[in-house]
Amino acid sequence: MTLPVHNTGLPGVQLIDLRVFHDERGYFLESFQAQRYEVLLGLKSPFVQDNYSHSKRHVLRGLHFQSRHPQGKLLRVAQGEIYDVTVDLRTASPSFGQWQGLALSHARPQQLWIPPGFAHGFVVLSDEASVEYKCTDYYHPEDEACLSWNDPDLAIDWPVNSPVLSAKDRQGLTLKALQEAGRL
Ligand SMILES: Cc1cn([C@H]2C[C@H](O)[C@@H](COP(=O)(O)OP(=O)(O)O[C@H]3O[C@H](C)C(=O)[C@H](O)[C@H]3O)O2)c(=O)[nH]c1=O
Repeated sequence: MTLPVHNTGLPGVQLIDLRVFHDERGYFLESFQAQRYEVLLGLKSPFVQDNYSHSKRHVLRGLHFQSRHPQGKLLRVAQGEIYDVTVDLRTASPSFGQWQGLALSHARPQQLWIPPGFAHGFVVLSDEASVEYKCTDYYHPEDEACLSWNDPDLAIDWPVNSPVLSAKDRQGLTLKALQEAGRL
């Protein structure tokens, strides 16, 4: 059984509609199935790590990426609603330096496929939000970098003006600074 897949505003970033089985108890869905996703995403045994984060309203996590070990991410909002942002950092891409934001909610069972080569982050719009995502490479903290959420050149139109940020995310670098530092 295949699933409806939709292109988004950035090449390669895709939304996948999940099949939900509702009954009087609630609902069930398959959040991953290796053979199906191998066909959907054209990737052979792609995922090596599962992540899960829980955040309060207006928490903003990001924008993160790994330079030498870029991670593809298959993301689902298990609880709540987020505004999810991806930035194309693939230097050969025609959409390099472009960003897009998508409202994702557990009420619309979808997954977002983010290929390797993007910075990723989200801000929480509900009281709380739980986000789970599969990664195509391992976490390499020494290789991780933070693109500033409020880079004036990107001018990302976040729906939250004063987000709650980690110390690391308050010190994110602009795209220009990351390029000058050879991180892209
Ligand atoms: C990402 C990661 C973190 N950690 C540890 C390191 C810290 O002690 C703690 C919190 O890490 P961090 O503040 O980087 O967590 P997030 O801000 O949610 O980071 C994520 O934010 C955006 C949304 C992403 O897309 C990335 O996957 C990821 O960078 O978990 C691990 O042990 N393994 C990991 O893979």
